[in-house]
Amino acid sequence: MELPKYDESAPIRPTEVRKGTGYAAERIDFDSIPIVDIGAAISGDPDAKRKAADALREAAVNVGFFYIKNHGVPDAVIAKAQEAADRFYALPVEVKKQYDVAKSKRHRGYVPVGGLSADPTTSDLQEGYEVGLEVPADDPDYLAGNALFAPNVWPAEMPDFQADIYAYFEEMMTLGRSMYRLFALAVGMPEDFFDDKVTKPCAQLRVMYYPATDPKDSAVGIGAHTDYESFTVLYQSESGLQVQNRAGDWIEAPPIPGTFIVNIADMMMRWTNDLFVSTPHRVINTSGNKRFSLALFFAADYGTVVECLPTCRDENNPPKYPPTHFGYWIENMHSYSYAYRWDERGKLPNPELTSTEQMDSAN
Ligand SMILES: O=C(O)CCC(=O)C(=O)O
Ligand SMILES: [Fe+2]
Repeated sequence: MELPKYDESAPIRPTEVRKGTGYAAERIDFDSIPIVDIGAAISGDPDAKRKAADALREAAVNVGFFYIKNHGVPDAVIAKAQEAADRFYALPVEVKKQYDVAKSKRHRGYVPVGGLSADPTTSDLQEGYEVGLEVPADDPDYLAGNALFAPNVWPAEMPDFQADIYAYFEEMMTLGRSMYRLFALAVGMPEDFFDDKVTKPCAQLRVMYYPATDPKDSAVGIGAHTDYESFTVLYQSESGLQVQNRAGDWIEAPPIPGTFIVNIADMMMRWTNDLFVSTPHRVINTSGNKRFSLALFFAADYGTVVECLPTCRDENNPPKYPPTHFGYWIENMHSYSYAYRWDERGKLPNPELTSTEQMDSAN
């Protein structure tokens, strides 16, 4: 398959990823990546919550990513979402392109091969479908032109796609709210610290398809990047995910039945002042099979100001980052990664800057 060329003149996206050389990744024992049991914690047992929060903290600090088990999302919901993805991606590309994000310029719908360059130096050999919180046609953020809030775009050819994918989205939102509570406990904040920051989150589900390729080709499914939100919960049908651990080594993170994999993203890194680091990762589909993944990027409300938590700073460890706005951060990163927004690179107004600073940074 011919891949589109990346526009070399465009500025590179702001998050640095330590790349190393080649696409080799170490295959380590399963138990080197922690598996955190969150079952009793999400059903409300306080001791279990503390234990899970401690395990989460240890994994996030020492490894940078972890699996979760007993997450409460029924296997049937996951299977139906994967089957829906399989049917959708089998449609002819002209049909899929009717739902292209580039048409609405809102972050909803189909992203063809070439529509995403997570690492600007590579083109990603994958297709995606973007789904968010369902909002009505008179939603004020939608009417105001906000790219992250719009009624979802659903393929008319496949009525089941909407039901099966949105059922997964809703299950994951429930899980995400529980995970936020564990993250709050893990960093010594009150358990409900994030509750009022996820009332209308700009969370995003990306349903992905990677075609089967010859494993020897090492085709880049998604280039090295970090995620922009708070944390990501990922289901993958096949191996291929490689994650960079805190030591800087690329590690294979294969699917383990009954689990999701969780990685820390940019906003959690800022909240925690690098106690948890946004985990670089990439996909090389070496499975020899077509590969599906469902990534739920847990965000917070659009206007949430993200600044160093009081439990993550002291006189010897001052805040490393200025405050930033959640929605701005995501949109700015999208403008570096998604072809349909490339013309906005570096031009989106940063709410943290005064109008004079905005003008200076645009010049
Ligand atoms: O497909 C995967 O396993 C990961 C995808 C990913 O990292 C992303 O979409 O941000
Ligand atoms: Fe990612």
